Amino acid sequence: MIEVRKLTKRFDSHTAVQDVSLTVGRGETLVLLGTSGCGKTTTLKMINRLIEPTSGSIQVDGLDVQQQPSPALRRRIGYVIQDGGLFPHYTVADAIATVPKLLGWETARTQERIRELMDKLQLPTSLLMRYPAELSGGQRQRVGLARALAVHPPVVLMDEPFGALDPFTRKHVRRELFGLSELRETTVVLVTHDVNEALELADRIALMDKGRIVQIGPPDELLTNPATDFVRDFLDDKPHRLHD
Ligand SMILES: Nc1ncnc2c1ncn2[C@@H]1O[C@H](COP(=O)(O)OP(=O)(O)OP(=O)(O)O)[C@@H](O)[C@H]1O
Repeated sequence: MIEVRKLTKRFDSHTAVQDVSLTVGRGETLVLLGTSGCGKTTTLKMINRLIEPTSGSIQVDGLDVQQQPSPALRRRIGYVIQDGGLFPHYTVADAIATVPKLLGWETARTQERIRELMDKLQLPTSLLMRYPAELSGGQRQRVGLARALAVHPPVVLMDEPFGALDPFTRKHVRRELFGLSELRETTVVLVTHDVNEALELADRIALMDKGRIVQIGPPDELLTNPATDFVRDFLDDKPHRLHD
Protein backbone atom coordinates (compact mmCIF):
# COMPACT_ATOMS: atom_id res chain seq x y z
CA MET A 1 0.00 0.00 0.00
CA ILE A 2 1.28 3.48 -0.91
CA GLU A 3 0.44 6.66 0.96
CA VAL A 4 1.50 9.97 -0.49
CA ARG A 5 0.89 13.04 1.64
CA LYS A 6 1.13 16.66 0.49
CA LEU A 7 3.93 15.98 -1.94
CA THR A 8 5.53 19.04 -3.52
CA LYS A 9 8.51 19.35 -5.86
CA ARG A 10 9.99 22.65 -6.93
CA PHE A 11 12.73 22.95 -9.54
CA ASP A 12 14.15 26.43 -8.91
CA SER A 13 11.15 28.72 -9.23
CA HIS A 14 9.01 26.17 -11.11
CA THR A 15 6.61 24.01 -9.09
CA ALA A 16 6.34 20.68 -10.94
CA VAL A 17 4.19 18.92 -8.32
CA GLN A 18 2.06 20.69 -5.77
CA ASP A 19 0.39 19.25 -2.71
CA VAL A 20 -0.31 15.82 -4.18
CA SER A 21 -1.93 13.37 -1.78
CA LEU A 22 -3.10 9.91 -2.75
CA THR A 23 -3.42 6.38 -1.48
CA VAL A 24 -2.99 3.23 -3.56
CA GLY A 25 -4.40 0.06 -2.02
CA ARG A 26 -2.71 -3.34 -2.09
CA GLY A 27 -3.13 -4.93 -5.52
CA GLU A 28 -4.69 -1.76 -6.93
CA THR A 29 -3.67 -0.13 -10.22
CA LEU A 30 -3.65 3.65 -10.04
CA VAL A 31 -3.08 5.53 -13.29
CA LEU A 32 -1.57 9.02 -13.23
CA LEU A 33 -3.05 10.67 -16.30
CA GLY A 34 -2.49 14.13 -17.74
CA THR A 35 -0.96 16.29 -20.45
CA SER A 36 2.76 16.54 -21.05
CA GLY A 37 4.56 18.41 -18.27
CA CYS A 38 1.76 18.18 -15.69
CA GLY A 39 4.03 16.42 -13.16
CA LYS A 40 3.23 12.72 -13.61
CA THR A 41 6.80 11.48 -14.01
CA THR A 42 8.08 13.71 -11.22
CA THR A 43 5.41 12.28 -8.89
CA LEU A 44 6.32 8.71 -9.85
CA LYS A 45 10.05 9.28 -9.43
CA MET A 46 9.55 10.66 -5.96
CA ILE A 47 7.90 7.38 -4.93
CA ASN A 48 11.12 5.44 -5.65
CA ARG A 49 13.38 8.35 -4.72
CA LEU A 50 14.86 8.99 -8.13
CA ILE A 51 13.76 12.54 -7.27
CA GLU A 52 13.79 13.91 -3.73
CA PRO A 53 10.63 15.84 -2.78
CA THR A 54 10.81 19.46 -1.69
CA SER A 55 8.22 18.60 0.96
CA GLY A 56 5.67 15.95 1.82
CA SER A 57 5.94 12.28 2.68
CA ILE A 58 5.64 8.88 1.00
CA GLN A 59 5.07 5.59 2.78
CA VAL A 60 5.10 2.14 1.23
CA ASP A 61 3.55 -0.49 3.50
CA GLY A 62 3.85 1.88 6.42
CA LEU A 63 7.57 2.61 5.92
CA ASP A 64 8.82 6.05 4.93
CA VAL A 65 10.74 5.68 1.64
CA GLN A 66 13.10 8.47 2.64
CA GLN A 67 14.33 6.34 5.55
CA GLN A 68 15.01 3.29 3.36
CA PRO A 69 18.46 2.35 2.07
CA SER A 70 18.55 1.94 -1.68
CA PRO A 71 18.75 -1.90 -1.95
CA ALA A 72 15.75 -2.27 0.36
CA LEU A 73 13.83 0.15 -1.84
CA ARG A 74 14.81 -1.74 -5.03
CA ARG A 75 13.55 -4.92 -3.41
CA ARG A 76 10.18 -3.40 -2.67
CA ILE A 77 9.59 -1.17 -5.68
CA GLY A 78 9.95 -2.40 -9.28
CA TYR A 79 10.32 0.18 -12.03
CA VAL A 80 9.41 -0.08 -15.71
CA ILE A 81 9.96 2.66 -18.26
CA GLN A 82 9.31 3.24 -21.94
CA ASP A 83 11.04 0.73 -24.21
CA GLY A 84 11.98 -1.41 -21.21
CA GLY A 85 14.81 0.83 -19.98
CA LEU A 86 17.34 -1.95 -20.53
CA PHE A 87 21.11 -1.44 -20.44
CA PRO A 88 22.44 -2.03 -23.99
CA HIS A 89 25.36 -4.18 -22.82
CA TYR A 90 23.26 -6.48 -20.59
CA THR A 91 21.79 -9.64 -22.08
CA VAL A 92 18.18 -10.56 -21.32
CA ALA A 93 19.39 -12.97 -18.62
CA ASP A 94 21.67 -10.30 -17.08
CA ALA A 95 18.83 -7.77 -17.11
CA ILE A 96 16.36 -10.01 -15.27
CA ALA A 97 19.07 -11.04 -12.79
CA THR A 98 19.96 -7.44 -11.87
CA VAL A 99 17.98 -7.05 -8.64
CA PRO A 100 18.34 -10.71 -7.51
CA LYS A 101 22.14 -10.23 -7.78
CA LEU A 102 21.97 -6.97 -5.88
CA LEU A 103 20.13 -8.80 -3.12
CA GLY A 104 22.62 -11.69 -3.11
CA TRP A 105 20.30 -14.44 -4.34
CA GLU A 106 21.87 -17.87 -4.99
CA THR A 107 22.52 -18.51 -8.68
CA ALA A 108 20.15 -21.49 -8.82
CA ARG A 109 17.29 -19.46 -7.37
CA THR A 110 17.94 -16.63 -9.83
CA GLN A 111 18.08 -19.06 -12.78
CA GLU A 112 14.82 -20.64 -11.70
CA ARG A 113 13.11 -17.26 -11.42
CA ILE A 114 14.42 -16.18 -14.85
CA ARG A 115 12.99 -19.34 -16.40
CA GLU A 116 9.66 -18.82 -14.65
CA LEU A 117 9.37 -15.21 -15.82
CA MET A 118 10.40 -16.04 -19.41
CA ASP A 119 7.64 -18.61 -19.42
CA LYS A 120 4.99 -16.36 -17.87
CA LEU A 121 5.83 -13.51 -20.20
CA GLN A 122 5.93 -15.80 -23.23
CA LEU A 123 9.54 -15.03 -24.04
CA PRO A 124 11.38 -17.94 -25.70
CA THR A 125 14.51 -19.00 -23.79
CA SER A 126 16.44 -18.62 -27.06
CA LEU A 127 16.38 -14.86 -26.31
CA LEU A 128 18.26 -15.18 -23.02
CA MET A 129 21.69 -14.36 -24.44
CA ARG A 130 20.47 -11.57 -26.73
CA TYR A 131 21.09 -7.87 -26.20
CA PRO A 132 18.26 -5.30 -26.23
CA ALA A 133 19.16 -4.13 -29.76
CA GLU A 134 18.46 -7.69 -30.95
CA LEU A 135 14.88 -7.71 -29.58
CA SER A 136 11.59 -6.31 -30.87
CA GLY A 137 9.96 -3.42 -28.99
CA GLY A 138 7.34 -5.74 -27.49
CA GLN A 139 10.06 -8.17 -26.36
CA ARG A 140 12.05 -5.34 -24.75
CA GLN A 141 8.92 -4.26 -22.93
CA ARG A 142 8.33 -7.77 -21.60
CA VAL A 143 11.96 -8.10 -20.50
CA GLY A 144 11.66 -4.72 -18.74
CA LEU A 145 8.65 -6.04 -16.86
CA ALA A 146 10.39 -9.34 -16.05
CA ARG A 147 13.30 -7.36 -14.61
CA ALA A 148 10.93 -5.26 -12.52
CA LEU A 149 9.02 -8.30 -11.19
CA ALA A 150 12.06 -10.52 -10.56
CA VAL A 151 12.12 -10.33 -6.76
CA HIS A 152 8.32 -10.13 -6.33
CA PRO A 153 8.20 -6.47 -5.29
CA PRO A 154 4.88 -5.51 -3.69
CA VAL A 155 4.89 -2.27 -5.71
CA VAL A 156 5.67 -1.66 -9.40
CA LEU A 157 5.94 1.82 -10.91
CA MET A 158 5.50 2.16 -14.68
CA ASP A 159 6.26 5.27 -16.72
CA GLU A 160 4.65 5.18 -20.17
CA PRO A 161 5.56 1.48 -20.34
CA PHE A 162 3.92 0.95 -23.72
CA GLY A 163 4.86 4.33 -25.18
CA ALA A 164 7.43 3.00 -27.63
CA LEU A 165 5.09 0.46 -29.24
CA ASP A 166 2.86 0.92 -32.28
CA PRO A 167 -0.86 1.16 -31.39
CA PHE A 168 -1.67 -2.44 -32.32
CA THR A 169 1.25 -4.05 -30.47
CA ARG A 170 0.65 -1.66 -27.58
CA LYS A 171 -2.90 -2.88 -27.07
CA HIS A 172 -1.89 -6.50 -27.41
CA VAL A 173 1.11 -6.32 -25.03
CA ARG A 174 -0.73 -4.37 -22.35
CA ARG A 175 -3.70 -6.80 -22.36
CA GLU A 176 -1.33 -9.71 -22.09
CA LEU A 177 0.82 -8.21 -19.35
CA PHE A 178 -2.05 -6.94 -17.26
CA GLY A 179 -3.66 -10.37 -17.56
CA LEU A 180 -0.78 -11.89 -15.57
CA SER A 181 -1.94 -13.01 -12.15
CA GLU A 182 1.43 -11.96 -10.73
CA LEU A 183 0.82 -8.39 -11.81
CA ARG A 184 -2.79 -8.38 -10.62
CA GLU A 185 -1.57 -9.04 -7.09
CA THR A 186 0.94 -6.20 -7.28
CA THR A 187 0.27 -2.57 -6.39
CA VAL A 188 0.86 -0.61 -9.61
CA VAL A 189 1.22 3.09 -10.31
CA LEU A 190 1.26 3.73 -14.04
CA VAL A 191 1.91 7.02 -15.81
CA THR A 192 0.33 7.67 -19.19
CA HIS A 193 -1.11 10.47 -21.29
CA ASP A 194 -3.29 7.96 -23.17
CA VAL A 195 -6.91 8.14 -22.02
CA ASN A 196 -7.86 4.79 -23.51
CA GLU A 197 -4.97 3.09 -21.77
CA ALA A 198 -5.99 4.70 -18.48
CA LEU A 199 -9.63 3.67 -18.89
CA GLU A 200 -8.63 0.10 -19.71
CA LEU A 201 -6.06 -0.51 -16.98
CA ALA A 202 -6.97 1.69 -14.04
CA ASP A 203 -8.84 0.71 -10.91
CA ARG A 204 -8.64 4.42 -10.23
CA ILE A 205 -7.37 7.35 -12.28
CA ALA A 206 -5.67 10.44 -10.84
CA LEU A 207 -6.05 13.16 -13.47
CA MET A 208 -3.34 15.81 -13.10
CA ASP A 209 -3.04 19.34 -14.41
CA LYS A 210 -0.24 21.82 -13.69
CA GLY A 211 1.24 19.77 -10.87
CA ARG A 212 -2.00 19.10 -9.03
CA ILE A 213 -4.52 16.28 -8.95
CA VAL A 214 -7.76 17.61 -10.39
CA GLN A 215 -9.82 14.47 -9.73
CA ILE A 216 -9.12 10.97 -8.48
CA GLY A 217 -11.55 8.08 -8.69
CA PRO A 218 -12.63 5.00 -10.65
CA PRO A 219 -12.79 5.53 -14.44
CA ASP A 220 -16.60 5.41 -14.43
CA GLU A 221 -16.82 8.15 -11.85
CA LEU A 222 -14.57 10.48 -13.85
CA LEU A 223 -16.59 9.77 -16.99
CA THR A 224 -20.03 10.17 -15.46
CA ASN A 225 -19.28 12.72 -12.79
CA PRO A 226 -16.35 14.92 -13.89
CA ALA A 227 -15.33 17.39 -11.19
CA THR A 228 -14.48 20.18 -13.65
CA ASP A 229 -14.77 21.10 -17.33
CA PHE A 230 -11.10 20.19 -17.68
CA VAL A 231 -11.82 16.61 -16.59
CA ARG A 232 -14.79 16.32 -18.92
CA ASP A 233 -12.94 17.77 -21.90
CA PHE A 234 -9.86 15.68 -21.22
CA LEU A 235 -11.76 12.40 -21.16
CA ASP A 236 -14.05 13.41 -23.99
CA ASP A 237 -11.77 14.74 -26.54
CA LYS A 238 -8.97 12.23 -26.53
CA PRO A 239 -6.30 11.84 -29.13
CA HIS A 240 -5.36 15.30 -30.44
CA ARG A 241 -5.62 16.98 -27.08
CA LEU A 242 -3.41 14.38 -25.50
CA HIS A 243 -0.67 14.18 -28.01
CA ASP A 244 0.00 17.87 -28.36
N1 LIG B 1 15.12 18.04 -13.44
C1 LIG B 1 14.28 19.03 -13.74
N2 LIG B 1 14.67 20.31 -13.68
C2 LIG B 1 13.80 21.32 -13.95
N3 LIG B 1 12.50 21.14 -14.33
C3 LIG B 1 12.07 19.89 -14.41
C4 LIG B 1 12.92 18.76 -14.14
N4 LIG B 1 12.19 17.62 -14.31
C5 LIG B 1 10.95 18.02 -14.69
N5 LIG B 1 10.87 19.36 -14.75
C6 LIG B 1 9.69 20.16 -15.10
O1 LIG B 1 8.63 19.78 -14.25
C7 LIG B 1 7.39 19.71 -14.95
C8 LIG B 1 6.78 18.34 -14.79
O2 LIG B 1 7.57 17.39 -15.50
P1 LIG B 1 7.19 15.85 -15.57
O3 LIG B 1 8.26 15.14 -16.32
O4 LIG B 1 6.84 15.38 -14.23
O5 LIG B 1 5.87 15.90 -16.46
P2 LIG B 1 5.02 14.72 -17.09
O6 LIG B 1 3.61 15.00 -16.75
O7 LIG B 1 5.57 13.41 -16.73
O8 LIG B 1 5.24 14.99 -18.63
P3 LIG B 1 5.54 13.96 -19.86
O9 LIG B 1 4.26 13.23 -20.12
O10 LIG B 1 5.89 14.92 -20.98
O11 LIG B 1 6.68 13.10 -19.45
C9 LIG B 1 7.70 20.11 -16.39
O12 LIG B 1 7.41 21.47 -16.56
C10 LIG B 1 9.18 19.87 -16.51
O13 LIG B 1 9.76 20.73 -17.46
